Amino acid sequence: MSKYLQRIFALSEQGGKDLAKASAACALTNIGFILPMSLFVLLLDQLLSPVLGKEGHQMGLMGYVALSILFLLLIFILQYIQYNKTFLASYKESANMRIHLAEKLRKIPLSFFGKRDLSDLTTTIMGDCAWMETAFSHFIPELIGAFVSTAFIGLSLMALDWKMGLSMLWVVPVAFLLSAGIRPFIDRLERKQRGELLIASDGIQECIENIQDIKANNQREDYLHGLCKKLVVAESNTITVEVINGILVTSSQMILKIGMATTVLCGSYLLSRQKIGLMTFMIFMIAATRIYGPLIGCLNNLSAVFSTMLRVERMRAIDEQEVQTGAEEISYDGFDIAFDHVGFSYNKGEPVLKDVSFQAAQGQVTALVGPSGGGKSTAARLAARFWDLNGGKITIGGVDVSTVDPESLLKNFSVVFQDVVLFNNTIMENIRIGRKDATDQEVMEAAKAARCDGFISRLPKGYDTRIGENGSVLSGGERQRLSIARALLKDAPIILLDEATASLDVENESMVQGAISNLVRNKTVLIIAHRMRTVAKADRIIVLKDGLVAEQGSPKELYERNGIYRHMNDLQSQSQDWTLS
Ligand SMILES: Nc1ncnc2c1ncn2[C@@H]1O[C@H](COP(=O)(O)OP(=O)(O)OP(=O)(O)O)[C@@H](O)[C@H]1O
Repeated sequence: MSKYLQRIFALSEQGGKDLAKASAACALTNIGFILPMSLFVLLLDQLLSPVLGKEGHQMGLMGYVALSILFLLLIFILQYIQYNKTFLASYKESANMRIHLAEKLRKIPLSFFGKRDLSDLTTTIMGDCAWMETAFSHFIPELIGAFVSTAFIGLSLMALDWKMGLSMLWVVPVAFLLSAGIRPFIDRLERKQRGELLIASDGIQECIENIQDIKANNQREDYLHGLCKKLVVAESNTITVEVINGILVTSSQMILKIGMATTVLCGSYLLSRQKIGLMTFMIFMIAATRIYGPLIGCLNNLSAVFSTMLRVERMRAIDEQEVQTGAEEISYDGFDIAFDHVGFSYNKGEPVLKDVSFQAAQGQVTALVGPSGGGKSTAARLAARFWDLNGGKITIGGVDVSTVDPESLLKNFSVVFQDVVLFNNTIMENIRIGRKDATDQEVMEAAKAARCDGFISRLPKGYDTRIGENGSVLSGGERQRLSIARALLKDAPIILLDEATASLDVENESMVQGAISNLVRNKTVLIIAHRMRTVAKADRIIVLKDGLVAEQGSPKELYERNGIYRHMNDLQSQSQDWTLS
């Protein structure tokens, strides 16, 4: 049973066992609730025996009191076990699930994130895991518990009188079959609803992120109109799902209630024909008032358990993704990077790099240049195994990067991208991300080398100033210099600079160029820059165009060759003279 639960609800081994125990505890608690009823039947039997002219048992008041206390105690213990087995275990399991998914996401290639909607992923990790918590603590054990206890009580009643049992329980399979039969239709609706909700939440996020551009382009009315439409579609889908679910559950509940009527009818008939005794009739009447309540709850839970299956499917889709694995302890023979006939595409059939071969030697600056969309950033990121290749190989110090664990590989890289990512934390901690065990003094030295100390000293709390979401209180240049400070602190043997000085003004750029000169000394440096003067002093230039190496050599060689590099240089020299006329 625990293995089955583990498999269908994608639980851990312990989670499967805990859920089985929780379900058993629920079943026992439900059966426990029958005990007061049996006491009532005993009392009834005692009171009615003189009327019915039969010898009944004779239990004194103290006997009833003692039994009541015993039953109460028993119910309390059962409930305590159920609570322990459901709530505590479910919190542990959902925490483990979140950690497991987060661990998985760490190891999944970045290509996965390109294909998946980020709101969808967040909803899966936060929303679906939270739902699983409730499913694990309520819906699933309560449903299984109710099934088991109803089956137990039903069989006992059948044993007492099968005709009466049948008249009472025939409605149960009908109601549940109706719920299960219509489910595929509701599943389809729920999937659609989820899609529409994601579109709406993406729209809201996009609106908040781009509010400045929307206002600047006078698009407020149009944009809000579009967003409103998405919200209306999402709302109407949600209402449809709720209404259909409501109709289904209510009809099933009504069917269950018919069972009450058939029990009374059948019981009265059999009693009038003296086929059953008054006590049996009474027992079934009492049972009929008790048995349908938990079953109605069960139907609600059944619907929730079906929704749980959709969520499990989504979590499984993450869990089943192939992860990037590799050796963690590697000894590199230096840190030369070699691209050997590398082919790569983000989307099948649309190659971004076709057949790229070049070397970036340790101690040298290798610049990737070329027209926009030529594959420069892609090539630089492939060296750090952000994605796996479709063909060829990339080696670092002779080691094929596809054989190295990505996290272990990244320890050798200091990366400065144009899109700097900063956290809503202090300046000190944002720089310390480069090397977690760095002292405050080391962080400050790195900041100084990256020319950050000037603007940091002007902030109200200096290094202890919180910089807002993604460094919202800083300018583009300041953010960029912070990320260079991070890279300096990390002091890794390979440096990737992707448009690292793009958002700096001329004064800042020359300051940061000085910092970068410190950073790159004796390292393997891959630099991507659009400004030709940034790469003029590079040791080697690789010109990437349409996913191929169009030219490579020293800046001087390429300039003399009079090809793409020369052309780009000349164009930029001309554009420097460009003014608003
Ligand atoms: N995550 C991604 N998913 C799908 N396609 C992508 C992705 N990133 C880049 N591309 C596509 O790959 C191609 C190469 O992009 P890349 O950013 O590597 O070029 P680039 O030479 O660095 O361009 P730029 O100089 O404009 O930054 C482009 O056509 C781009 O649209």
